[in-house]
Amino acid sequence: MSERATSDAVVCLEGIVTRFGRNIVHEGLDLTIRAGDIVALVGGSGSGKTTLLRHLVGLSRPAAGRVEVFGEALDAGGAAARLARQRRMGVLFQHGALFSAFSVAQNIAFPLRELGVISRPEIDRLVALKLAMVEMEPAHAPLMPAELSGGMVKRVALARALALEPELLLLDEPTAGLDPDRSASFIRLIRALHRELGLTVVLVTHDLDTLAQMATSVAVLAERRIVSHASLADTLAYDHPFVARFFSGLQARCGQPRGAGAG
Ligand SMILES: Nc1ncnc2c1ncn2[C@@H]1O[C@H](COP(=O)(O)OP(=O)(O)OP(=O)(O)O)[C@@H](O)[C@H]1O
Repeated sequence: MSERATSDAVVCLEGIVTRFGRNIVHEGLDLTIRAGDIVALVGGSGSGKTTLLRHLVGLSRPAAGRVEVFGEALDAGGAAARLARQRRMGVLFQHGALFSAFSVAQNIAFPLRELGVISRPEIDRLVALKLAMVEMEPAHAPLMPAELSGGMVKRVALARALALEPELLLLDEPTAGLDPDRSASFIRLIRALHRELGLTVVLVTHDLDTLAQMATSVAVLAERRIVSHASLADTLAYDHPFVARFFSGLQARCGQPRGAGAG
């Protein structure tokens, strides 16, 4: 499925090519994400989902193609313009969640301190606000990451990703490693934040429950490109070997017939 940029596109990827040596990961990949969407990006292991998120935040660059966020090329303008764009995005990567030598409060304060313009009392106030936003107690603020449970680490990392009030939130396997209860409460939290803050979310997940409960659309990365970007119902009906494998559990639960093309 090929998509065209529209005025409300928060992300627009066109003709992305990514290579690591001889390994061609993306080849002519297109994807448009509109404001307020929660897009689940799914694909096989090593298909290039994390790399795509890294392209979006400017941590890596494709060999060819155009990466546009908020209607501008990612590398447009000078350093100040690039930084301003980056600050409109929050990212929660699967690994490397928190700085281990920093307390919870210091981790959340980090992006605020980096701005260099916010006073200490204001930073303290914002840290308390973000902690409450992710449903953690003020008493957690002085704890070190090693003292936290897996679910709490994710919450603090989310609070840090939300510190600068981003419009675009990128989540790489946010519920991986959480038990079902913690996973369900994390999903509720993201959905509430999405409702309250009007965020656009790109979510990489292998977890069908997370996907079914959160995503407004599903983008399927296979054969080095996005082969389908559609609602979950249309994705389930899309006749593709990866889709059949990945969604077999859901199809069985929903009794969904396959065969009609979605992309
Ligand atoms: N810095 C790098 N140097 C060399 N190869 C890389 C680098 N980063 C990623 N790759 C390769 O690019 C491919 C895509 O990796 P990526 O981590 O984006 O996949 P993924 O879809 O997120 O995988 P998973 O679902 O297993 O996390 C893999 O073959 C990986 O080995």
